[in-house]
Amino acid sequence: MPTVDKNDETPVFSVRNLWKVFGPKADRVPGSELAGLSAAELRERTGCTAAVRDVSFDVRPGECFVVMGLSGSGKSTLVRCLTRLIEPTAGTIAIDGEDVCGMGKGALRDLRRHRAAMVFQHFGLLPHRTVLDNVAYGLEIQGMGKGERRAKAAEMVEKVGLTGMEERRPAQLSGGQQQRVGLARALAADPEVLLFDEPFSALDPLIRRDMQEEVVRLNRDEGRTMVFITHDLSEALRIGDRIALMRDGRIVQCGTPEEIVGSPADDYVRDFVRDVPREQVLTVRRAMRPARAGEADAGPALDPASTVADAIEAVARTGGSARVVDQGRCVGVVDSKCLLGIVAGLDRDGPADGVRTVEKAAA
Ligand SMILES: Nc1ncnc2c1ncn2[C@@H]1O[C@H](COP(=O)(O)OP(=O)(O)OP(=O)(O)O)[C@@H](O)[C@H]1O
Repeated sequence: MPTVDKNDETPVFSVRNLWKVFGPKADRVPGSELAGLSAAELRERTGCTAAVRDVSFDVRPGECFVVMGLSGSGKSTLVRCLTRLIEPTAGTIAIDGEDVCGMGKGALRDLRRHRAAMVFQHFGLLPHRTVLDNVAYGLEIQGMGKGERRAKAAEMVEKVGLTGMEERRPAQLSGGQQQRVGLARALAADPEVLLFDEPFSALDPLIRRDMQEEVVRLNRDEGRTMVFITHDLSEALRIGDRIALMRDGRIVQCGTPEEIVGSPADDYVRDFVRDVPREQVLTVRRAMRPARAGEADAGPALDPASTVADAIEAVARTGGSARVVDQGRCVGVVDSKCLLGIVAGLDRDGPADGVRTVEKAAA
């Protein structure tokens, strides 16, 4: 089994040229002239569906990596291939540098139980067991003793905010609470990476927001690596450090929320993000212009990661410009003109150009 030294730079997952083709003689598709056919042509000529087509990406330690796309774009198939719940047709997958496709049964079981735990939309709870026993279930399978697993389960129940409900059965819980039990169960195994398959799509909007915050907290406070499937753009933008946007089995763009919204790779992505409130996603780094004489020392200071919305508030309060300060140094300035330009989308050629465009438009 090929391995490389684990260091901070080793991706948790490293995926290269991954294909999953469903249908007869699926393995003749990757690498052949059939690979270039559209989804409809491929289906017509071979009866096959290419759910994942030549996909490559890395998931870095500690990041929340979101896989987003419309229904049928290949999200679930892709994420299930990571632990071979679905067998890939071609390509390579490594976890911490270790080849997943070459793993035998024992190593795969260990991968799914200890290293990459999945949280499903339909919770998968056992109806006759209490909350505590549901959470302890995975530990029971692992062979942990009763006292130890109940203590560990109680700790996880507290972590997801269900203290006091340990003895309830799933039917006595709301959908959001059931999803918390599913999350606690996945966390109890202390996996290196959590894989979420549209976990919150059945929840009502307020509870959904709570759960998203829970995920962000787990990711930021505990540094837990996550791969999160969603078809909801606002969810992706809220929780993702990076987003891979899928269409017809391919990743059409992979980048930070700011890159996806600010620099869409093609018309499809542009259309996808058209209604996003840009000021809430784009940062002042994108909006700023060079400081002119006297500006570097005057006005309120903003962190480069501040959103344009934050900057608008600061600039509106003072009526002048605000400084963007990185490690004590003024790296640029924002004023009402460049902030308006960003909101209006005049920056589309990139940050520096964007300012020129704003000035050109104003001239
Ligand atoms: N077992 C299968 N056999 C044949 N085709 C399949 C199978 N599983 C998935 N597909 C097809 O592969 C494509 C991708 O499906 P997948 O479930 O990965 O999409 P998705 O983006 O997760 O969709 P959704 O958001 O609706 O869950 C679809 O065209 C689907 O019909």
